[in-house]
Amino acid sequence: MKKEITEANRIEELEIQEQINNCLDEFRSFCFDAGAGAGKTYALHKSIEYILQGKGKNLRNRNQKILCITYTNAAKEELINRIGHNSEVVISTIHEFLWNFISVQQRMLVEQNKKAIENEQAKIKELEDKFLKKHSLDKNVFEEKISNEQFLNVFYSNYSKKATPFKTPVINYDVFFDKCFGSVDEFKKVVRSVNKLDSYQEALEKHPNEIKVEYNPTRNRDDLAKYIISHDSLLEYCKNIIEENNILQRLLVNSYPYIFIDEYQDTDKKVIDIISSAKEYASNKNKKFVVGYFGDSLQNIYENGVGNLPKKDKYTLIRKKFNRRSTHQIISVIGKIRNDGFNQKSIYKDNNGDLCRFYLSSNEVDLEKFLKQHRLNVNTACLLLKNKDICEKRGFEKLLAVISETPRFSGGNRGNLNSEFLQKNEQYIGWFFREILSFIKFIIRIFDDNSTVNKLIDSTSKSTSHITFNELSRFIKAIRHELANCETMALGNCIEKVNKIDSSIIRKIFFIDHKVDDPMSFIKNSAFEYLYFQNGEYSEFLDKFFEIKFNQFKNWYDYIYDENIHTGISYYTLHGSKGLEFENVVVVLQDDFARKKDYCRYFFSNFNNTRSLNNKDQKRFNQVRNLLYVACSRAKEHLYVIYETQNYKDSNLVKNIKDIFPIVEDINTN
Ligand SMILES: Nc1ncnc2c1ncn2[C@@H]1O[C@H](COP(=O)(O)OP(=O)(O)OP(=O)(O)O)[C@@H](O)[C@H]1O
Repeated sequence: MKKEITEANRIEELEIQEQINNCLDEFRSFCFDAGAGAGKTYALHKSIEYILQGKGKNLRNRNQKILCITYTNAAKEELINRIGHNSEVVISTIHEFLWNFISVQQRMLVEQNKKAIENEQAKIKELEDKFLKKHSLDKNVFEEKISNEQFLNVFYSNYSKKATPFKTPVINYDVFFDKCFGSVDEFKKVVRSVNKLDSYQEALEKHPNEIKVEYNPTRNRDDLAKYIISHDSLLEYCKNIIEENNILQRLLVNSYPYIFIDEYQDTDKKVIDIISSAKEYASNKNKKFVVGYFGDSLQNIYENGVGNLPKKDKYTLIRKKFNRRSTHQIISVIGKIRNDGFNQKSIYKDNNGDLCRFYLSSNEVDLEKFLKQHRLNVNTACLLLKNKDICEKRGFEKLLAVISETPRFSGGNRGNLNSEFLQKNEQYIGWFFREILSFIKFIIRIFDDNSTVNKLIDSTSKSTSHITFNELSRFIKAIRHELANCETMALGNCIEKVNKIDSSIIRKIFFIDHKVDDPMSFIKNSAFEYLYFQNGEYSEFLDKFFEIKFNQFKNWYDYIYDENIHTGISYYTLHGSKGLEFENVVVVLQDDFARKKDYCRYFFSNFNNTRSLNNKDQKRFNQVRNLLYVACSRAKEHLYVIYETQNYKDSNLVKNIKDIFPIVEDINTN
């Protein structure tokens, strides 16, 4: 049934877009704040269309463009699909845009990188001095011992072991090291860092003609000595360079008089600073320039995002109270979770649905049974807190189990699982994992009869103009034959087979240059470097990784790229559901999450008590609230929340939950 919008709401919605259009006409920067499901993407799209209609010709004549920054590549593609390719519009993720903009400014980039190296040197020296003093060691003796090649072999081949099994072979190798152990982690850090000092010094002494800063979008960390930078440093360098440089501010303002930033709440503060410096320049010089931020501060779920827009009072604030996605009942529940008086309402007059249901259970709920009982079998998302549960449901639990044992994803680095392994924003996925994903993508395309030739050639080193029909068809046939059972083959085996058929593909996917004889060893060393943070040739673990079946990697690929998104039942983490929408949503909550034993309980227990929370506690409360808000607001028709907690009898807790959800059921069988 077609839902109906009242005339008053229709007019109000048009007026909101008109407020945005006025800002664009008058070059008044604005912040468009709207709740979940309000249609922010739609408004962004309309704003771009509006400028193109009225000012498109002017822009073309002046060689100017509209710049639109999206949070993910998926959001970028979505917007490009809606608007179509248009030479007056640049739609880009922030890193892609900034690198295009700044990469020609090599002199300033090199200067920034040198400063970063000097900072690192100073930090390492301080760390070393403290360590030497604490253990009464002589600097020269210590440095000579730890730079010895044999020592480094012992050090790295035992690196991932626990304290005692690590210490024993090191001390057996040279009893000198007996004096160095207070904390094993500290020792490891000092050895690793001090051994970098020489390469830092060499990098500083290089002739300027020999140096070029490169941005590697697949890496999550810098290699400062090689002048290779990753995401964070790109933002940092750009901020420093643009803030200090009027000419670049002018270039930005003159080239892009209209800048839109989508999902401002999860945008890095450095990006806002860069745009603000351009805005200030334009205002001082009376230049026509407008920036529009689109977002919702309560949907801030990533730590590096600003949350609230800094200096919001300097922008025209435009708000949209309507929700175009969900039923009245769901809007009421998500409004209570927000609890900030935002008061969102449905744009439709007749958008009634079922009441949202909340289930309390002391045990783990059998989700399959639950879905069957509620006849949830199409367009249904199950949102789970724990990575382990998601990986199990999506069929890549073995992959998770193996990588969880590596230094990159264990102990204090467990958080990397969310940012580098399960992150749907592919630019943040760990660099080695991105290479693996490219390999999986290549195999999937080879077996897909609907793949275009262009897509296939994309992964090979041959160019479309040189490859012959015969060559291409022989090549596809060979891979299809050799990898016919790839689903059950080990990843390492699949890579080796493709390498035998045509090693240029493997070299291209894994960035291996022609000087390397054995691509497979190179890939194994890359895995070691990535997962163990080390250069070396330790392979015991690597065998385990490369023995994992291809199918596990394919399931992981499907999860990252959201294949088959709306058919049947799909599983996501609560974080991963951002930006999506489904007819039915089942959210499963637990207390043991994010190194807390009361992760969700903290939110529900304090729901009516937030005034007494100090700043730190308020921040903790808000983190859970935002995540719950994002997850529950994905539902269009039906929302079910299951809370697995031992505290299901706590009357204050239950009372607070009842303040949010109209139906709260205890589904304990005992
Ligand atoms: N003006 C409009 N006309 C028709 N449908 C719309 C309009 N605006 C939004 N919608 C639809 O409403 C739903 C929500 O819109 P959208 O996803 O753009 O909201 P959002 O504000 O970006 O949501 P969220 O922040 O929760 O991800 C989508 O299904 C979208 O297609």
